[in-house]
Formats: sequence, structure tokens, C-alpha cells
Amino acid sequence: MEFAISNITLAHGARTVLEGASAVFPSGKFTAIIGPNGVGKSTLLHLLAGITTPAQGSVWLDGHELFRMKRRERARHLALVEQQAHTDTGVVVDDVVLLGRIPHSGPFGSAQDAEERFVATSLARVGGSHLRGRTFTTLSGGERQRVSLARALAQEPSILILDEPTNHLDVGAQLQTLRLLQELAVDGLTVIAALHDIGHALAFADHVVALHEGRVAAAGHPEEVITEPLIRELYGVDVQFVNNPLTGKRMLAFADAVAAQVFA
Ligand SMILES: Nc1ncnc2c1ncn2[C@@H]1O[C@H](COP(=O)(O)OP(=O)(O)OP(=O)(O)O)[C@@H](O)[C@H]1O
Repeated sequence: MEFAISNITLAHGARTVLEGASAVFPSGKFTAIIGPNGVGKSTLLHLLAGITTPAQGSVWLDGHELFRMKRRERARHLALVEQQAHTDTGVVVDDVVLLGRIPHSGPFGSAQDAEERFVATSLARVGGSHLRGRTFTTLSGGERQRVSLARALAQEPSILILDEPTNHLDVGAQLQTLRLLQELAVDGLTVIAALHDIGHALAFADHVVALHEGRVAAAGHPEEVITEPLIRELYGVDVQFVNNPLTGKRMLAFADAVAAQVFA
């Protein structure tokens, strides 16, 4: 499903966050959005999810202007996994996941066994089957993150939008999540995630969109976009690329002296 923004200008009050930003999010690929704190990654994700409207410009979903589509139609295509899920106290995990089915439910609801299947398969896919029956607000940050992803999968979207999906996760769970996002893209889903870890973007994404000062500074294949000059421009740090001795792929190396200089 083709997804793109063209010439987007978007402000929060007097603060202009995006100014004439254009980008394409390739269908069936995992796109990482990178850029420094406060550059507008979450703002862009909210725009793509249809939550924030631009002052100018368009979001195109399969040739249709996103904000001209009915809300329910948008919800069938787009699922957003936010950094912090907001859920009422006392709601159990199974019901949080079932919320993902709302855009698909008919006037008489769905058969209970079908709902049961969605909850079971979505939680299994994120390694969260053991969380069934737990109260959502009693879960750890990482456990909540998995359940939120399961809810998004239960929605069966064509476009999955995630804000820092590896936040709160231990290193094993981070890698599992990134691999899952790769698999979902191979299955045909368009995956778009804001990532702070540029090493993850380099190793896992198919496509990278780099934001800088309200615009798309670079976009394309991770190895072409994530370069020493771009990282210096975006984050003000010097890095070097070395070959990962285990995989032979390029990876980022930071010198301690450089890190010390950044925080001096
Ligand atoms: N509701 C709001 N009202 C005013 N300013 C806002 C609002 N939301 C975000 N901003 C500002 O817009 C800019 C972009 O914020 P955004 O959260 O999109 O950045 P980000 O790239 O996701 O940041 P981070 O990496 O720190 O999560 C920031 O300067 C932020 O302070």
C-alpha cells in the first residue's frame, strides 16, 4: 500500500516542527525514522496515523488523501503503537488486545471464538502469551510494550506505525521485536518506526528517513543514508564504521573520547 507525505508543514502552537517535509514510506518495507530529540519524529508518526493534521501539505494512502478518508476506514489501515499506552485501571491484557478489533467489528460484534483466536495469535507473535489474564496497569514497561504491539497486530493493519518500539525492552526483547518488524514487512505490512538507536536502523531497516530541522535531510537504503557526515550533522557526534566480526556487515563504533567531548 503506497504511503507518502508531500510538502508537510506542521506546527505545535508557535513552534514549527515540520516545514515542507516530503517522504515516501515504501510498501512492504520496514522504514526507520531517525533524528535527534525534539526533531519531530513522534509528530510525524502522529500525522501518519491520522491523529495530527498538518497546516499544509498532504498524506497519501494508496492515492487517497488520508484526511479525506472516514475515520473508521483509516483505522482499518493504520495501527499506531505509542511509547506509553494509556489504559484504564483494571483492564486485563486480553481486553487491551481485543481493542484492536474495534475497526473490524460489525453491529452484532464478532464470534467469541474468533476473538479468542485473535488474542491468542497476536500475543503469541510478540512472545506475550504468558501475560493473558494479567491487569494491564500491573505490567512492566517492556510487558506493556509487547501487549500494545499485540493490540496493533490484532487490528490487522496494512501500515504499522511504532514510536520507539524497543523502548523499555531488554536486549533480547529488542532484537526479537526488530526481527518481528522485519518479518511483518516480509509478510507485506508497511512498517514505520521511530528509532533512537541508529545501529538498529542500520542493521534492521530496509529504508531510512532522516529528519533534521523540519525537513527530510536524507532518505533511502540504510547503508546509503547512515553515513559519518549525516550522523555528525544530525547528532553532532563523530562515528566510524567498522565491520562486525560476526556478520561482516557495517556497524557503528563510537570512541569514548568523542562521547566525553559531546557531554563536556
Ligand atoms: N503538544 C505540544 N505542544 C507544544 N510543543 C510540542 C507538543 N508536542 C511536541 N512539541 C514540540 O515539538 C517538537 C517535536 O516533538 P516530537 O515529540 O515530535 O519530537 P521527537 O523527535 O519525537 O523527540 P524525542 O526523540 O525526544 O522523542 C519538540 O520541540 C517538542 O517540544
